[in-house]
Amino acid sequence: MKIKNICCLGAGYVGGPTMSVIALKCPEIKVTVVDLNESRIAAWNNEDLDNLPVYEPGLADVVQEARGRNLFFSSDADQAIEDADMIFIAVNTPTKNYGEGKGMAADLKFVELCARQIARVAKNDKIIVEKSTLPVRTAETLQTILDHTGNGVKFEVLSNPEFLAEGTAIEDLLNADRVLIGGKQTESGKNAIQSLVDIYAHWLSPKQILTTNVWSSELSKLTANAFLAQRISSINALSALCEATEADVDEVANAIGTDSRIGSKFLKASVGFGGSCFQKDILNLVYLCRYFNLPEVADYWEQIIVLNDYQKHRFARKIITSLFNTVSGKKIAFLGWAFKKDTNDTRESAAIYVAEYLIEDGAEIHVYDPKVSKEKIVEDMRYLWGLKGYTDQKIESKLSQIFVYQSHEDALDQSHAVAVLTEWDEFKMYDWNAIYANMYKPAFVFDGRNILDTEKLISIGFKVKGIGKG
Ligand SMILES: NC(=O)C1=CN([C@@H]2O[C@H](COP(=O)(O)OP(=O)(O)OC[C@H]3O[C@@H](n4cnc5c(N)ncnc54)[C@H](O)[C@@H]3O)[C@@H](O)[C@H]2O)C=CC1
Ligand SMILES: O=C(O)[C@H]1O[C@H](OP(=O)(O)OP(=O)(O)OC[C@H]2O[C@@H](n3ccc(=O)[nH]c3=O)[C@H](O)[C@@H]2O)[C@H](O)[C@@H](O)[C@@H]1O
Repeated sequence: MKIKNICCLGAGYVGGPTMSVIALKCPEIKVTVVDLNESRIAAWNNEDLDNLPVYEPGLADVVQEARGRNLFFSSDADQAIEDADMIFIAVNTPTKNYGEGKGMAADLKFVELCARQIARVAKNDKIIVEKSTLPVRTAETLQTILDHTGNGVKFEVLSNPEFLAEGTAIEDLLNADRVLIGGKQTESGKNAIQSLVDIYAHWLSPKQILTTNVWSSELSKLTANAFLAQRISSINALSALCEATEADVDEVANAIGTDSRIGSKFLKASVGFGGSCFQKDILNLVYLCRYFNLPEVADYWEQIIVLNDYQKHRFARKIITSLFNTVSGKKIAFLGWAFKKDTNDTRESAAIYVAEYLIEDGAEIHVYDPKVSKEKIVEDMRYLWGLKGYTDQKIESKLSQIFVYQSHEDALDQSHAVAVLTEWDEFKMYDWNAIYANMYKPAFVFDGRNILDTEKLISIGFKVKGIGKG
């Protein structure tokens, strides 16, 4: 089937950028992105391209070219579903925070709602594309709901997981290492796969487009994220050993990364990985392994999360012990709150957990992040403490220990220590002499990303502690 009209349910970090790029590259296809969240849709329609709901380098240019031409953001989901030949589901699939599988399984209620809405509205045959990250065999659930709730319409379900990373989404979409399309190995399944292949073939070469059966595609997404996160936890585990032995983790990473079998990417030791997906996808994988009665396999993958939690707490503990065993009443300046540079996304950011640990010990946290607002930081902490069951009063009292600034100078002024939580490039350019002059002495820098020039900082007078630096 030649696709003329696409609808995408979910205008978030994935739905927005992926559909913008499809619209850019396929001008003959009408692409409509819808969302339950009307203010998000309004923001995507914002005249001011600096205020799109997602910050990604290059995104504004893509939206500017395609929006209004063949790319539309709308709150009228029923109409967009009815008009579409192909519907992408790109809604959130967070870790379940209630009931069966709480804290481990993926919460598929948003995906299920999409399936029910599509089944209710559809009047002609449609291809449904899983773009959200889902547990293996979700396509079966979707097919069952669509076939039993719909009115005789035929649905073909494909899996097309997304591999973009935030901060480089547009580059990743335009020059994808690969796209993966899984479908049924029946004639209609193969036709549906071909329809989606034809879309990506507008800008990717045939060898960048992999096709598999549905289950391999679904499982490959969880596996890719598990392997990526595993590399970070592996190097972070060794960073602790480096600190005990005077080895330098960056030198070790470089030494092993030159082995072409190991490869050099994703070996940057850090305060711990964050982001909306690594943790939730690994927990989901662990849950699935337990569900299929594979406890040893589950335990193996779970260690990635155990180690990541250890790394975040280890960093916070190092701050406390270095500051003479207490940070009570001390001002700790945080450079960065986003989970990585070049994004305004803070989901599961290490900064949240480090802040919490230090606040427990009585610290004042003074934050500057170039792209994250005060409201977002407060919301992150409220959410965390809410999950812990803290009363509103207790949450308000803890929030009084957090301060957020529009400039790094204000955040750093009169602080006892600086902690680098995100690897924003601008942090390297600061006037560290001036910063030193305005801090309490001894002035500490805890570089959770190993991005600053340690020798220079030491020569200024700072006491510097990096990750995995003996
Ligand atoms: N953020 C990322 O970099 C990546 C995310 N993914 C996966 O993509 C999926 C989406 O992730 P994000 O875009 O980050 O989430 P998000 O939370 O930014 O966006 C999801 C959007 O879906 C909307 N939504 C929920 N239910 C809906 C419904 N029934 N109809 C219409 N809209 C609905 C929400 O209002 C929200 O705006 C997740 O499964 C995630 O694991 C995959 C690769 C990369
Ligand atoms: O499924 C997803 O959501 C996406 O998850 C990750 O992308 P993302 O989380 O956006 O960003 P990454 O670049 O992978 O970084 C994740 C975290 O690991 C940290 N990290 C990354 C690399 C590294 O060497 N060291 C390290 O600590 C980052 O700072 C960040 O906190 C994957 O890289 C994407 O392929 C995937 O599509």
